Amino acid sequence: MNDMTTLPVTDAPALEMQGVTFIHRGQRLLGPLDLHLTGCRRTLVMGPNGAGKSLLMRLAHGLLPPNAGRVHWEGRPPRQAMVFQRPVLLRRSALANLAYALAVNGTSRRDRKSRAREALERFGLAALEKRPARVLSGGEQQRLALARAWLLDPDVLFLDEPTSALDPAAIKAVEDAVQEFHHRGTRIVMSSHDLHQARRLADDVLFLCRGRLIEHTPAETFFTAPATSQARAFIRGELVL
Ligand SMILES: Nc1ncnc2c1ncn2[C@@H]1O[C@H](COP(=O)(O)OP(=O)(O)OP(=O)(O)O)[C@@H](O)[C@H]1O
Repeated sequence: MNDMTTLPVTDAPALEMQGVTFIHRGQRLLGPLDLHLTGCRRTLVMGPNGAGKSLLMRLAHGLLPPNAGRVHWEGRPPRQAMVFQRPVLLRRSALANLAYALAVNGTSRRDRKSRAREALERFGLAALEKRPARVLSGGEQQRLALARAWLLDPDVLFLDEPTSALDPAAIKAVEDAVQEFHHRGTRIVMSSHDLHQARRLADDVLFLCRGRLIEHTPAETFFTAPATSQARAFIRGELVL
């Protein structure tokens, strides 16, 4: 677990969710949910399958509109990026994927390739710059997605189960990248099923069950003294319905 006193100083905008509810075909899948995230923390979103972790992050990131309630960023609008379990990459080379993201972001044509190459280097992908992104291995694709997010210098990075399909070495590469983002001052909001990973990374934990946010506590409290029977069962590795 991480020392809360060593968090980087940041002016990243705080996220406020009030009464956020997502309904599909008459069924309430998430909420109503209130949440306030401040500071440059690593927040791990945990809970059983179907609890609403992805929905929560997609709503917070603005990919889905809520049916009720509001998602509000205090202060200036944040720069945001999101990394998914299966990276969404263009049918182009690794380098071209990054250059395209920079073009969309308004980077001048002159600077795109050099900046893209720096990011490939940082994420250990320099030798693969010409390779079509879609034939890269799962771990390489995830690093490419992280390199693309890195170029956007986000205030907030959402990661939706980014390591669930990866082997231990690739998981470590993703976790190292998460720490680098954090040290640069990016707020992390990441879902994971992996309790060991959460213990390694989390400053605080959001625990969801059946579309409800039932705990939001510092990681230490979550792992040593969870408040709910569902979280206690989840930590013990029991089936939580
Ligand atoms: N865009 C959508 N439209 C309709 N239903 C959705 C949508 N996204 C998710 N759901 C449903 O909402 C519920 C919560 O899904 P979600 O993907 O958020 O769960 P999760 O906690 O991330 O689960 P897992 O750990 O299995 O990935 C599920 O029943 C899912 O089928």
